[in-house]
Amino acid sequence: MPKLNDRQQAAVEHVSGPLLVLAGAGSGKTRVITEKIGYLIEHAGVEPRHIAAVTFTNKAAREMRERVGKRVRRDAVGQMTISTFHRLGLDLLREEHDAIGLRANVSILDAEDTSALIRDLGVTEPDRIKIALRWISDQKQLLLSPADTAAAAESEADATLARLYEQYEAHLAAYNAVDFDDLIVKPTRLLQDDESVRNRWQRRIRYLLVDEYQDTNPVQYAMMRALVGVRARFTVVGDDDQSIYRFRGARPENLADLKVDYPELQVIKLEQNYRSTSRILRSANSVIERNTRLYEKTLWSALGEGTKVRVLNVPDDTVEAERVVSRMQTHRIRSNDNWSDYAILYRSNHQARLIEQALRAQGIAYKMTGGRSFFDRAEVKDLVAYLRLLANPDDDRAFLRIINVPRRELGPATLQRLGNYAQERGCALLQAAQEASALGLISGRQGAELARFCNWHERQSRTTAHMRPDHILAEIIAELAYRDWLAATTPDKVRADRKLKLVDELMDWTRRLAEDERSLDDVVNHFSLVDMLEKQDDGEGKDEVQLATLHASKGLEFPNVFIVGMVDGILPHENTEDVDEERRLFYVGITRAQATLTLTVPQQIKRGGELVDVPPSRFLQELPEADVDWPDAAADAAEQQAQRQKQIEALRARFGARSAQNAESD
Ligand SMILES: Nc1ncnc2c1ncn2[C@@H]1O[C@H](COP(=O)(O)OP(=O)(O)OP(=O)(O)O)[C@@H](O)[C@H]1O
Ligand SMILES: [Mg+2]
Repeated sequence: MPKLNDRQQAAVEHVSGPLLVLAGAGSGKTRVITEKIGYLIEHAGVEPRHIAAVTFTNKAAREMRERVGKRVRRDAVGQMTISTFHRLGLDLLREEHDAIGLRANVSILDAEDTSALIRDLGVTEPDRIKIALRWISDQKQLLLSPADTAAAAESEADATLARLYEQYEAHLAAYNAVDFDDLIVKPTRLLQDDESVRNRWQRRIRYLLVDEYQDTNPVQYAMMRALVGVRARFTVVGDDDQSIYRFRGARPENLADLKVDYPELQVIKLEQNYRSTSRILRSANSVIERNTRLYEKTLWSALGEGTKVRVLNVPDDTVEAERVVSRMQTHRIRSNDNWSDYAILYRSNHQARLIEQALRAQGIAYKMTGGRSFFDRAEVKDLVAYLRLLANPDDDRAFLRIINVPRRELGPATLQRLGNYAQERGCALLQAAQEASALGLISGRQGAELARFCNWHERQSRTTAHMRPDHILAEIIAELAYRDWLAATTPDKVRADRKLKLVDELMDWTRRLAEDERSLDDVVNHFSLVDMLEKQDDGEGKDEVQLATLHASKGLEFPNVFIVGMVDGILPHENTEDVDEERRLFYVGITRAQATLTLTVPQQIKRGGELVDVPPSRFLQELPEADVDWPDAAADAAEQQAQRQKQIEALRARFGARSAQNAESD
């Protein structure tokens, strides 16, 4: 690793009071954090178990752990906390569950679970469910309880929402469950209200480091303040120009506010960029300069001019995907780069589909971050729900999810009776089922099925404590004959195979966690947390092209970057009221690139099955004229012609091969 520059070194060595490292992309902020962790242990006498580093995604946390692992002694990494805010909140919540009023084995409900809960509470229309959940989340972010909101209600509508919030909370408590907001909100409230808990945690976390500070929201900040206390030994690093989570309550102004709360705050600015060539950097600077900014920053690079930023015109988004893939193939052969040296970035998830298709057609391996979640897949959810119900028998959401998977013919009437019974007895659905089947309250085939389910749970629960989570999962899959069931209920062979592959992947993943000696509870929580910010994230270290949303690309770097869909309506997004935030998003995208950057501009895109004209992104004009290779109509036409020729040949080859095969079998 090359040496730190003087300012980075100063940031590393400043350990006595609060420190903000405020600097643009690629200036080594994250590196300062990893180096500083090493410094704290080796030179400042801070024990690893007293150090906590918070990053934005699980992926980033994992990378940081890896980097720190190379820097400090082996056992140290295991002792310190390197995690996301949510993970840190979960640790707090699990250790302090008594004080919070929860039992051990807390379940985490995801977006689908909480929507289902709101539906059960009588709000049926999807849009209204969304509004209600949004509203509840907002209240939580403001640290307001149901009682607070009821007291503050000014209209009948507010009062109704406040009542819904109250019922929602009551149900969560009954399930011994929390939602994602609670992972931060509950620990924060506890830290604020309970002095002894606060003291305990302040003694434990003696030095706190936060990466991507510009995207912390007010509750996360409140949690951080409570943790660092008056000693305020912390380092936060961030870049106001990369604040892209306003919709989650993050504000670039957070950085400025820090000085108000901590007047003794030291601020260190970094200006040298170690990531990108000068042309890429000038492009980034020239775009972000159009924003009204809190801090002017001018980044410079010593990595040379580099190649020009390439802007490509393409007729439509299908051709765009093919063109990006074929350019990548050609470039890779010429440059000898790996697939993992390429990233394709886009504004919205749905844009990934065409790119995936184009990559698959060429047999190129890729991984996706921030896409449709592995954990959103029904098969994965079902199996995880089985694990959840074993970890927490009160998890009614998990019970309802799996009671008819595979089909057990338990109809709505039976489930309703169970629900009523559970409510009367004040117990969880599983317990209600156990009692009802023991008492013979539900007769016939349904009764027998229910009894079988309860027996299974009882038997399995008895052994789970001594079993590895992956073995538990393997037993569940075998016991349910889940693979056969999937195959039997999915007539389409390709889809069935895909589902079976998901099951294998889940199995692999669970095995990897089990090898790290994670308990069942850990595994279940890990899955819930992984799901939240980044989505599918395995395949680490494989040679795969990275596909990611611009949001999910934050903090990462790649030699070659493509940003697709450079049209008005996509980037900036059509629903935005905040063009500055979209521009920051573009800035984040540009600054991921180390050596080459290609922007593609489709003239038409497919919307609802029809090709519609779209104007080029207004951000393109903000790029510096001299650093950009603008589209060349003649070259584009030639390239398109060549590509068409290639496709025809591929078809011919395949067709030819098939007819040869047919001839053989004849
Ligand atoms: N002093 C240095 N000398 C050489 N390379 C460095 C130095 N500091 C950081 N780097 C390298 O520069 C690249 C960018 O660093 P890093 O990811 O820490 O930047 P960052 O400021 O966190 O960027 P971002 O704002 O995108 O998160 C990394 O590859 C890192 O290893
Ligand atoms: Mg960083």
